[in-house]
Amino acid sequence: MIIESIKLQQFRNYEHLEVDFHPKMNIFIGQNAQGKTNLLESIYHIALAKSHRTSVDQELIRWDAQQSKVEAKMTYQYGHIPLSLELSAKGKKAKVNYLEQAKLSQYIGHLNVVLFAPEDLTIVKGSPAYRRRFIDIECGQMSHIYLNTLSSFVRIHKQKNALLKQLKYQSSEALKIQLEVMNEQFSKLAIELTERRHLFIQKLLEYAKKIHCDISNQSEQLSIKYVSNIDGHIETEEALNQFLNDHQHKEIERQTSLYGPHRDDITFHINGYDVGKYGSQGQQRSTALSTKLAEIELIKEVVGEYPVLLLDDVLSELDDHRQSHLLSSIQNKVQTFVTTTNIHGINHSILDDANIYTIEAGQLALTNERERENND
Ligand SMILES: Nc1ncnc2c1ncn2[C@@H]1O[C@H](COP(=O)(O)OP(=O)(O)OP(=O)(O)O)[C@@H](O)[C@H]1O
Repeated sequence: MIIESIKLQQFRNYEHLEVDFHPKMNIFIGQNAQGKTNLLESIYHIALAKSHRTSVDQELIRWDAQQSKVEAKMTYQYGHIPLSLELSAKGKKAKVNYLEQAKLSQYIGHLNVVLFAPEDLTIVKGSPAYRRRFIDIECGQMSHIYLNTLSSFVRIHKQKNALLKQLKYQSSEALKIQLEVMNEQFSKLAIELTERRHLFIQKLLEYAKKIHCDISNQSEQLSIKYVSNIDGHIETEEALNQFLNDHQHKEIERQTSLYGPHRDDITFHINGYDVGKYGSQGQQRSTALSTKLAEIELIKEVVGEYPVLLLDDVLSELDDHRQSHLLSSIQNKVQTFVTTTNIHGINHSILDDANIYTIEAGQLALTNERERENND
């Protein structure tokens, strides 16, 4: 899939912007705080109906405005489709081909993105919550069913926690029956999520293993595991339900749900040892890179088209070997958007067939390398 053009209205520091993109490589150069990440964020936002750096949607609306709108013209193997996403205090309005979508879960997935930012380099070492978010976003953009299951799970998890708090101070038979009913729904959704996440990691690993082996010149064997805190003897809905009911006193005591996919994690191993604990910084970076590249291939397998790739200030963080590996893997097949403060850290071969833009205070100008070098 390719984004032909994008139009922003009142999005972050962009009052109004219309820009056509190169089908392969788009590079945005600018000093700090000019709007480079904001532009990538607008692409991420129109794809996933959320931001990658804030959970407060209102922050995306330009300070003096009431609403924002992002529009994109998409080209797929089978044709062209316009997408649009409006944001206001009332919420989000998402349209595909000018038709408003009743549910965001129906909308998400029309534009698939893989974002690679410096914080992703620490996916191996970061918090489990960060890794769960990674799984949820990737599974969600490939499956509407996953998104629906996840949102039902989040709802029941919240309700269950509220009930556990209530039960701690006010133990009544009626509330206990309510908890048992809730545990039944919780177990069903928990097992479904866990199974889907397991499957995702298995498939991701198939690609990541091969990519990592290449990046490490055949010297490292990568393995990724989904670690579920309800694994082992609790593999069915009924068994989990029984387990939750047997352990309800602990959950009531702690006033929170102690068991379920909201506490799961992923671990990364190289040649048998834990990369998060024992890997060098280089191995952790290679693991992150292999994982991102694997995501691209997995989306292609599931959706039938390559996603677009957003590289936010990350190329200069990769050494020549890793940068070359990344660029040769995506060349000519994945439309890519790169932000950087300095083009000199970027592998020269990609500049030949690319649009290069400069960004200054929310204004974009298409330039080319020769002009830019003359201006340097
Ligand atoms: N809602 C908003 N309305 C208007 N301006 C905003 C809004 N949110 C952020 N900004 C402005 O956007 C700018 C930051 O842009 P952005 O994060 O894209 O920087 P950047 O060009 O990627 O810089 P860096 O290289 O430092 O990451 C800041 O000047 C900030 O004040």
